[in-house]
Amino acid sequence: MISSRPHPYPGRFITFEGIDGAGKSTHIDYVTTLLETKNRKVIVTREPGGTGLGEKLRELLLHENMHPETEALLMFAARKEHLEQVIEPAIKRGDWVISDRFTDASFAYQGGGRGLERDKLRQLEHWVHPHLQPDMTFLFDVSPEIAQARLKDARSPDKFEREKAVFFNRVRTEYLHRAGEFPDRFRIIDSSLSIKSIRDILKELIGNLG
Ligand SMILES: Nc1ncnc2c1ncn2[C@@H]1O[C@H](COP(=O)(O)OP(=O)(O)OP(=O)(O)O)[C@@H](O)[C@H]1O
Ligand SMILES: Cc1cn([C@H]2C[C@H](O)[C@@H](COP(=O)(O)O)O2)c(=O)[nH]c1=O
Repeated sequence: MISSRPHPYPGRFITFEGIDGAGKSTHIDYVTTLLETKNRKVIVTREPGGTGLGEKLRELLLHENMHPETEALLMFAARKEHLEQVIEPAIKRGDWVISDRFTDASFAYQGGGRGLERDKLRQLEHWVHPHLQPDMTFLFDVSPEIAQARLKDARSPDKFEREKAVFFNRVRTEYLHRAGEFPDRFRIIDSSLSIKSIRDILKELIGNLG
C-alpha cells in the first residue's frame, strides 16, 4: 500500500511524463526558470540516469535489447540510486527536484508498452520507494503521430524511439490509466497545443504549488 502523503520532506518533487517527443524537455527548462525567479533552489534530473551509475545503466537500457523484466529491474535499480543520492537529499534540504520521468514511466513503458503485469511493477515500486511519491506529475499527452513527427530528424533514435505507433499508443493508454488512479497528483497537459499555450497552463499550475 502506497502512503497517501507524497513524502515527509520540506522540498517539492515534480515529475514530467509523456511518450517520447511529447515535449517534456522543452517545458522543463521553462518551469525551472519560473521557479528560480521565485527564488526556489531547483535540481533538474532525469530517469533513467541522474547519478553516475544511473547514467551507465541508461546507456544499456536505451541501446541494448533485453528481457522486459530485466528492463524493469534495471530501471528500478537506477531509480534506487537516484532516490538515495539525489532526490531524497535534495527534498530533505528543502530544494525543489524536477525529474524528467520517474516510476510512472515504468508502468507506462514496461507495463503498457512491453506488457509486464502491473502487480509486478507495484511490488518494485513498494520495494524501492514505499513512502515517497511526486508532489505533482505533469503528463504531456499527445498522439504518437504528432510526437514522432516532432522527433523526426531531431537526433538518431534510441531503442524506445524506434518503436512503432502501436507501442506508443499502449504507453499513452497506461499513462492515462495511471493518471486516473492518482488524480490528485497528475495534471494532464494537452501537448498538441502551442508551446506558448502550454507555458500559460504550467505557470498557473506551478503557482498553485506554493
Ligand atoms: N507544443 C509543442 N508544439 C510544437 N513543437 C513542440 C512542442 N513541444 C515540443 N516541441 C518540439 O518537439 C521536439 C521534441 O520535444 P522535447 O525534446 O521537449 O520532447 P521530450 O518529451 O522531452 O522527448 P524525449 O522523451 O524523447 O526526450 C522538439 O523539437 C521541440 O521543440
Ligand atoms: C524512467 C523510464 C524511462 N523509460 C524510457 C522512456 C524513454 O524512451 C527513455 C528515456 O529517454 P528520454 O529521452 O530521457 O525520455 O527511457 C522506460 O522505459 N521506463 C522507465 O522507467
